[in-house]
Amino acid sequence: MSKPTAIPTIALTAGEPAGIGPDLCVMLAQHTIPARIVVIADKDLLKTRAAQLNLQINLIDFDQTTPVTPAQAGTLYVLDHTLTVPAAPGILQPVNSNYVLETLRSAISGCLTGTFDAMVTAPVHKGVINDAGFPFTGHTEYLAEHTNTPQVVMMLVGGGLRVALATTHLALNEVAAAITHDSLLDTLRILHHDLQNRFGLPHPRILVAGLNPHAGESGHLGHEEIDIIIPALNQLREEGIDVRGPYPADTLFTPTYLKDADCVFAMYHDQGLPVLKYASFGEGVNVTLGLPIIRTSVDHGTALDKAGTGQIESGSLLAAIQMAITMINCTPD
Ligand SMILES: NC(=O)c1ccc[n+]([C@@H]2O[C@H](COP(=O)([O-])OP(=O)(O)OC[C@H]3O[C@@H](n4cnc5c(N)ncnc54)[C@H](O)[C@@H]3O)[C@@H](O)[C@H]2O)c1
Ligand SMILES: N[C@H](C(=O)O)[C@H](O)COP(=O)(O)O
Repeated sequence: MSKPTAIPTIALTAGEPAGIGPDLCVMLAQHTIPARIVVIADKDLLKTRAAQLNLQINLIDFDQTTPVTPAQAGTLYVLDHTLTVPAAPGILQPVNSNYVLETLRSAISGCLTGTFDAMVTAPVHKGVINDAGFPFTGHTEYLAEHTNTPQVVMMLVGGGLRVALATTHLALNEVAAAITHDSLLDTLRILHHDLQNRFGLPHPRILVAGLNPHAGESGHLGHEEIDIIIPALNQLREEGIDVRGPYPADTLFTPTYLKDADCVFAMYHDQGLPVLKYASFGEGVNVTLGLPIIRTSVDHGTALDKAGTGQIESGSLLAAIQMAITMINCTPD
């Protein structure tokens, strides 16, 4: 179901200040977007990065009491948060990690209170946040924690594919133990619900990958399919959810299977995402499902080697913003 909408207001967090997030934000200002984009970042950082990239930019302090109008090309609304120390492209500084997390909390809070209709995130650097002493595995888990959401699902969209994951940022040696009957019920119910309610698919068809090579080869190459995945899928089918499989992951991403599906559900990060990124890196979108708010993100990281150079692509950010707008319009009131 889609609804006619006023101009949405979308928070855009600029991410790691030494990475390409600030560059992407000022590059975005060169486009006219059918939404009011509010960049949450250090205003001086944006000015400095725009100057480094030789881009003209007019930064307007965000005031939620003013009428909603999209920013004109060349302008950006900004919700200013101050860096701890000035940032230089490519140089990670752990002392700025609290600033990065503050920008996320500001966006989350604005979404929860209705100031923002959605949030879009530019990339953060997980390592430096941990180096600063903040346990952090990703936006996905941080958003779950800070919205009190017990279970979320990471889904990436690109190259004609949707790939959702049973587990998120988890060390490989912890994956098998994390895939339980209940976790599969929870994640697949969220996926089904959000494909219906955030993407407007009335009858989502979900292809499920096995965990083991050749989906366990009838128990000769692992037992998780027989013991856990098949019983969970049977229960979900009884609930009316169209889950198919488990299929061997190596042949699942072929036209034979994909032509009749809306989404692939992979068991872990590097089972599903390399395929999608091969098909669409730099144009894809990362979405967090199951949250009480709408959140999309780029499909790439901080690209420290390219910050401040002007040698970057902004297609994934544009796609993430477009997808957030589509999701706002698809979500029932
Ligand atoms: N949404 C996010 O916050 C997000 C997503 C992925 C990775 N990360 C984090 O980013 C950090 C760096 O990760 P990585 O090195 O594995 O991946 P990366 O995406 O930063 O870089 C991989 C390669 O792609 C290039 N690249 C990335 N984005 C580009 C763009 N927009 N235009 C042109 N070239 C681009 C980089 O220069 C590099 O050569 C890690 O801490 C990782 O966890 C964050
Ligand atoms: N897993 C994501 C990817 O490969 O693109 C990335 O690490 C970002 O994840 P978060 O959105 O949780 O930060």
